[in-house]
Amino acid sequence: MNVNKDLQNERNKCSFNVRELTEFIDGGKNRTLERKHIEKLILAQKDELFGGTPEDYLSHKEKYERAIQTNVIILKIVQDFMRDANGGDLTNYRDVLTTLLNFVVSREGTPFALHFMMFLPVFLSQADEEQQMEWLPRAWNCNIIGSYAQTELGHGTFIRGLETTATYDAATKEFVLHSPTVTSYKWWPGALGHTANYCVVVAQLHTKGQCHGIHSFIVQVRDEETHMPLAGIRVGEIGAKMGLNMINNGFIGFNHVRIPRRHLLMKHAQVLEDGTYVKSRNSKLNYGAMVFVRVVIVFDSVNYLSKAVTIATRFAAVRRQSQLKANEPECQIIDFLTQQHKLFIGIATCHALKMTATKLWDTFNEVQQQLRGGNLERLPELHALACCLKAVSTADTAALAEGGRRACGGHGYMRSSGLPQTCAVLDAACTFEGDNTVLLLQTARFLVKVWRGLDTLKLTPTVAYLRTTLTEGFNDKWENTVEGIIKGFQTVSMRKISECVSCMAKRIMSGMSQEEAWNMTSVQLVAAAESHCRVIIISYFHEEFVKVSSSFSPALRRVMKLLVELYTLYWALDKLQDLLKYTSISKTNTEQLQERYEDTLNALRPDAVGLVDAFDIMDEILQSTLGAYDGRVYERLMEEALKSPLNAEPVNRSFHQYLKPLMQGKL
Ligand SMILES: CCCCCCCCCCCCCCCCCC(=O)SCCNC(=O)CCNC(=O)[C@H](O)C(C)(C)COP(=O)(O)OP(=O)(O)OC[C@H]1O[C@@H](n2cnc3c(N)ncnc32)[C@H](O)[C@@H]1OP(=O)(O)O
Ligand SMILES: Cc1cc2nc3c(=O)[nH]c(=O)nc-3n(C[C@H](O)[C@H](O)[C@H](O)COP(=O)(O)OP(=O)(O)OC[C@H]3O[C@@H](n4cnc5c(N)ncnc54)[C@H](O)[C@@H]3O)c2cc1C
Repeated sequence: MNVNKDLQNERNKCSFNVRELTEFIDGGKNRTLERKHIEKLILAQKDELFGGTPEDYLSHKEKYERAIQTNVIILKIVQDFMRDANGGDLTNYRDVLTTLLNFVVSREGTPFALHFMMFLPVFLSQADEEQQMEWLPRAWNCNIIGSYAQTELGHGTFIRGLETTATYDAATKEFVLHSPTVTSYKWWPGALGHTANYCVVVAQLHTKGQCHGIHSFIVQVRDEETHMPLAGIRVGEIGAKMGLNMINNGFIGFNHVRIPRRHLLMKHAQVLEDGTYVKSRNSKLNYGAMVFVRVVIVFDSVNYLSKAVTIATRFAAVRRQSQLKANEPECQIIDFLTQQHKLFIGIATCHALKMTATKLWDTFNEVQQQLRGGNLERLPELHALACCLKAVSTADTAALAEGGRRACGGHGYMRSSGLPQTCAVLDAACTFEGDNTVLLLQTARFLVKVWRGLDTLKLTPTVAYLRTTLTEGFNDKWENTVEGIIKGFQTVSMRKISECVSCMAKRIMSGMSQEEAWNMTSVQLVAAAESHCRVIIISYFHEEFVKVSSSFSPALRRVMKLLVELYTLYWALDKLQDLLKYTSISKTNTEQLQERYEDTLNALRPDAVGLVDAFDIMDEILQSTLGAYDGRVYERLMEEALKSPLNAEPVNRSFHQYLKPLMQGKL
């Protein structure tokens, strides 16, 4: 391979074994081999998958058709792996999902995303055994393709306000689905436009004249042979979006559509034949799939950020611009400290979030096991954790990917760089599966409850620090170590929660209702939830590093330790205002932190390309002129430009029709 000289030099001076890090990131040697095996199969179909007119020059309709064609190929390739791993519960299912998401070869998503990301998880978490046996095999094999229709034109966040109704008719043992208003039309469900033929619909359940709140129903949308919409159903696609144009988001409305009683997913709540409603042990169990998907999103946001930092870091090694010293050749832009500041935090964030997501995943599994035994004690903690980690991980990765895009100068604005599409996915993730502000407020709600019960409650592990930080002398003396900074963040979080509670109490004393006081305090509540989440991420990153690093070679241990330090220092400096307000940090401490941060950037500089190479994203998945492994940035930019349909002819017909008359004053 003809590799750019600067990029090759970077690889030559890398201080650690890149393959060792890749295997750690993948979760072991076998995982890496498995991934490579799938990649080989994908590459064997390279022409069909990646040939033809570039995605960007296709029409909306052609893009969709291409997405179906290529994703069917990918699905077939990954299917063997999926069959082995389909174990029948959510705990085994994450591997299937992350494998699939790793191989999304389109930069604008896949129309199968919702089938695997929501439709199947909802069945696993909400259908009873008999229903799972009936539906899951067909869904696994993609004999049916599903969507998840919760959001309506009028309501996304406030799901208790959904308007679609499902009214039980005991005479026929059926539910009647109806969309009473335009705002009750489902709007957004991925794959629903023209891909899915089945759909989980979330609707208000009515039986015996009473409404029992929202429940999930399986509904056939299109005929299995002709794919025509069924009677009473109005379905279509919602149109072009900022990005993710291939996930085929749709709308749907129901005109008194009848479905059998057993199409209500009955794991937690049931309607008996005579219409009697049997309540779930906890109504929030109906929201189980949302928790699962939020956990998956944390993992996937890391995937997308890994792509963005790989592109931006390789480009920064290839790109030469300006002089660091007079009379010297132009330097690689990666030598500018400001560039390192923009990029290296992205690399560190990938590792911090991946390790945190793995911990969150372990918590998810523990709680699922407890739920199966009827113990619901840790459900609120899991929900609070998943909410804040989804919110902070998507917000951080979106901001850092956008930072990486801008760090590529003008070339980062080219769609052929792959960066705008990556940023658009991460931007969407800040909204889907729960708007980030709303999710942080859910975490705040949990924290406030914990704070109010601090003296009596048995504290679950992720909030145990709230009590510790109150002990006398805790963090009285600031320490400029990673452990010291973590203690500082714990103090910040505890004080912010405490302030929120006092603030609300004061407002209630002055005559406000509980709800008004909550709303008036909500800016602070969001900030408190974010601070809590920073405690979780930084301490998990540090603890997990300490745990796993004994298995690393000394060279890898050194570079990973630098990443943990960089991550901690970056956030300490970013949140200096909080640390100065709530802890005993001094001006001298902050100056030392700044200096150490700059030294850490410098220490990581020689390994930056090795660190992104270790993500090991093959060029065909990365799809970037700026980020390809060989660093032939300029050649690739030119090659891609020449694929523009406008370049197929030297003179465009509009010249003769419009420009020439204008220029020659003949209009
Ligand atoms: C980054 C890359 C991403 C992937 C890319 C992949 C490749 C490309 C493909 C892209 C694919 C795109 C896929 C997109 C998928 C998106 C699908 C969706 O958006 S689907 C639509 C997603 N839509 C949304 O996410 C909607 C967001 N809205 C909501 O989740 C809810 O309405 C709510 C939580 C905000 C409020 O609910 P409400 O019923 O009004 O609740 P109240 O306020 O009255 O009470 C709160 C009480 O309930 C408790 N609790 C709540 N939830 C849970 C839970 N899950 N569990 C347990 N407990 C829970 C809570 O603790 C509290 O307890 P307490 O204090 O009372 O004891
Ligand atoms: C790409 C994409 C794919 C999607 N896929 C699906 C899908 O497959 N299936 C599906 O059902 N849905 C899907 N959605 C919908 C998504 O889940 C919703 O957009 C999301 O839950 C937010 O709801 P909303 O759009 O109604 O925003 P709103 O709830 O109207 O929010 C608008 C603003 O109001 C604020 N706000 C709302 N409530 C509160 C509150 N209580 N306190 C403070 N602020 C508040 C929010 O913070 C936000 O700033 C998708 C969305 C996108 C963008």
